[in-house]
Amino acid sequence: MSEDYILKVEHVRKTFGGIVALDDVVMGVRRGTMTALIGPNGSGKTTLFNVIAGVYKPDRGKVYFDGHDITGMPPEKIYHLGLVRTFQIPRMFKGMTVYENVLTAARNNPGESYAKSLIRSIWKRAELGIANKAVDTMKLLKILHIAKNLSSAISGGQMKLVELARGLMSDPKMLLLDEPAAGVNPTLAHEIFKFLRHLRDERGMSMLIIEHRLDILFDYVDYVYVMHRGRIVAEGTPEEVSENPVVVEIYLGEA
Ligand SMILES: Nc1ncnc2c1ncn2[C@@H]1O[C@H](COP(=O)(O)OP(=O)(O)OP(=O)(O)O)[C@@H](O)[C@H]1O
Repeated sequence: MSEDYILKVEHVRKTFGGIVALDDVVMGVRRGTMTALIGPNGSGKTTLFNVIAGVYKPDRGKVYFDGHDITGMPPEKIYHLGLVRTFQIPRMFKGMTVYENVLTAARNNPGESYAKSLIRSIWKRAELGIANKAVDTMKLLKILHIAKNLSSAISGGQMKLVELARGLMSDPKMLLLDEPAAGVNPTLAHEIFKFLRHLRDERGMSMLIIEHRLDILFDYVDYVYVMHRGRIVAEGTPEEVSENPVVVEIYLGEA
């Protein structure tokens, strides 16, 4: 594997009964880039995220992250290697404040029980100075003013920012972002993408981003993979992909 790539997916196949969700998928993410994964509904994007994050074992093929073969590795191990995923619908403890939610994310084990994470996170981690880090992260994402609000009482856009803050608390090397701009207004969507660009430029963070809002996405990403019916059918810069007749055909077919 080339050192240039932090993530490599090689000839991955994943089926569910008779459905071929991923068919010989080959793709990669170069270090320090924002790379997009687009495609119509049902094309296989979420399944590919699940294979990369260790939720599904592929029937065939390999996944490499930062020099490790992570094929079939449990999600918490992949997380600890520095590959962190955020979800389209943010996952957080509804009965806790924004601050507590960000605090509990630090080096959190995705397989950890609710009670265990509460005890370990709120008491021990606050002592270890992680509280400062949570505050800095909330400042960076401009959500410090809602730190004391219950996470159930904030807007959908704010939830997206809290989800991102939680993702950053473990100092990941790479983020898998599932529709970071879904359901938020265009101004905030641009702010979220500007923030992601800042992470790339200032921290060298690598990202793979699923996003349906191509008008916004294409202003920010370096490279794009297009999926259709479980296969990568096109790739290139946003300009190349938008002019690719195969891609135009796929999206027109969806219209
Ligand atoms: N757990 C599952 N069991 C059976 N079929 C599944 C499962 N997960 C995904 N599929 C099927 O695999 C195919 C790819 O689905 P996937 O959710 O990966 O697409 P997607 O590109 O993420 O779609 P969307 O943009 O709507 O989220 C679809 O035909 C879907 O019905």
